[in-house]
Amino acid sequence: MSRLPQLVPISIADLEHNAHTTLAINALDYYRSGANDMQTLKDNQDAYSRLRLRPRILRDVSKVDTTTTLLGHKVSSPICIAPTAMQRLANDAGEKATARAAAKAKKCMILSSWSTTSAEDTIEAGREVPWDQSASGALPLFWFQLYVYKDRVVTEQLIRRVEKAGYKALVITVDTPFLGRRLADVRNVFKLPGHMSMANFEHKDSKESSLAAYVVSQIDPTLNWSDIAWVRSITKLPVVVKGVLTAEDAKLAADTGVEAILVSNHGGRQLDGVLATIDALPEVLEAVKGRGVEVYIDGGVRKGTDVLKALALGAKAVFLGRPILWGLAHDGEEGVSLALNLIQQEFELAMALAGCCKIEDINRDHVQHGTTARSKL
Ligand SMILES: Cc1cc2nc3c(=O)[nH]c(=O)nc-3n(C[C@H](O)[C@H](O)[C@H](O)COP(=O)(O)O)c2cc1C
Ligand SMILES: CCCCC(=O)C(=O)O
Repeated sequence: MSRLPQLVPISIADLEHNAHTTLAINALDYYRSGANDMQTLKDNQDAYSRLRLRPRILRDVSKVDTTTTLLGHKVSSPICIAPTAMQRLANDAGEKATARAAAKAKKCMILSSWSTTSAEDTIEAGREVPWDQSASGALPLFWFQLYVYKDRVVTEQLIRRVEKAGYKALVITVDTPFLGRRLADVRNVFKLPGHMSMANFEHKDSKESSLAAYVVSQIDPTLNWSDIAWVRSITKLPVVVKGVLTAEDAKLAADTGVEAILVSNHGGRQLDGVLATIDALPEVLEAVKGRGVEVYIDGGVRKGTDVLKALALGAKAVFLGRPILWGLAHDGEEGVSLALNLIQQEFELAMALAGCCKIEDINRDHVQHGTTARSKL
C-alpha cells in the first residue's frame, strides 16, 4: 500500500494525517471507525462548523487564564482526555505515555476499563511526573471509566482497585450494552493482538474472540438506572454518566444523584444517526439546570474554536478521544503532549480573539447557530 508523506504537525488534523501513514491497518481502522454509515461520526465535527462565534473586542486580553475546576479539583484547562481502549496499539508506551502527558499538562485523563496497561501502572506513570502545585494551583486529575461487567464481583473489585490507586471519579459508560457495528472491524475480524492484554482483566481477556463477541460475553446489557444507584451506594467516588444524549435521560441521571453527565455518542461508534453531541448539549443543559450536575461533552472536538463553542453553549469541559490516539501514534508521550499543546494554544488564542480572559468570561452570547446576524433574525 502506498503511504502518504508525513507532515510536521501544527494541528490535530496533521497528527491524524500522520497516523494514517504510520499505524497498522487493523489499529487505524479500529481507532478511526464510526458505526455503520458513520453519519454521526462525520456530524460530530460538521456540527461545530455550523456554529458561528460572536467575539467581543477591546477587553484587554493580554493575559488569558484557562484554569477551571472539575468536581472540585483545579486543572489547567477544560480540555481533557476521553477514555479510549487499547492505547498500546498506537505506541508501545500506550496509556503510560498518555498519563505522563496529562500529568505534565495538569489536565484530567479518563482511563478506559479496556486499557492495555493496568489502572495502577497507568496512574503510577503519571506520578513519575512531579505533581507540584503550579502557581495557578492546578493539579493532574485521573478518573476511571467503568464498564459494568455481568460479574458484579469483577466490577466491585475493579472499583476497589481504582479507589485505592487514586482515581478521583468513576465514569460509567452507558451507551454500550452491545458494541456498535463498525464495518471495517467486522471485515478485519479485529481483536487484541496476542502480545497485549486487557490489563485490568487478565483473566477475562478478549484475545480469542472479536470485540463484539467479547462484549456480548462480559458486558451487562441489563444495565439500568438501579445499577447506577448501586455503584453510587458502594463507593464514595463521584459518578459521571457517559453517553447521555437526551433531556429525558439527563433528568433521570440527576434524579439518580450522579455528580456529572458526559454528553457523548461514543465518537459516533455506537448508534449511528444520533445527534452530534454539540447539537444535543443544549437540551441536556436545560434539563439539569439548577440541579448541581456538571455537564461535559466529547465527540468531534479538534480545534480551539470547538472548545470555545462548547463552553459558550454551557459545557464545563470537553474531552478528546481520537486526537490523543493520533498524538500517541505520532510520537508517544511527546506526541500526546503535542496534541494537548496544539489545541490548548488554539483555545487560548480563540479566547483572546473573542475577548475572554478567563473561563467565566465565556458565555452564551459568544456563539450562535446559523450565519444570519442577530439584527436580521
Ligand atoms: C478507539 C476508541 C476507543 C474507545 N474506547 C472507549 C472505551 O474504552 N470506553 C469509553 O467509554 N469510550 C471509549 N471510546 C469513546 C471515547 O471515550 C469518546 O467518547 C470519543 O472518542 C469522543 O469522540 P472523538 O474521538 O471524536 O474525540 C473510544 C473511542 C475510540 C475512538
Ligand atoms: C465495550 C467497548 C470497548 C471499547 C470501546 O469503547 C470502543 O471501541 O469504542
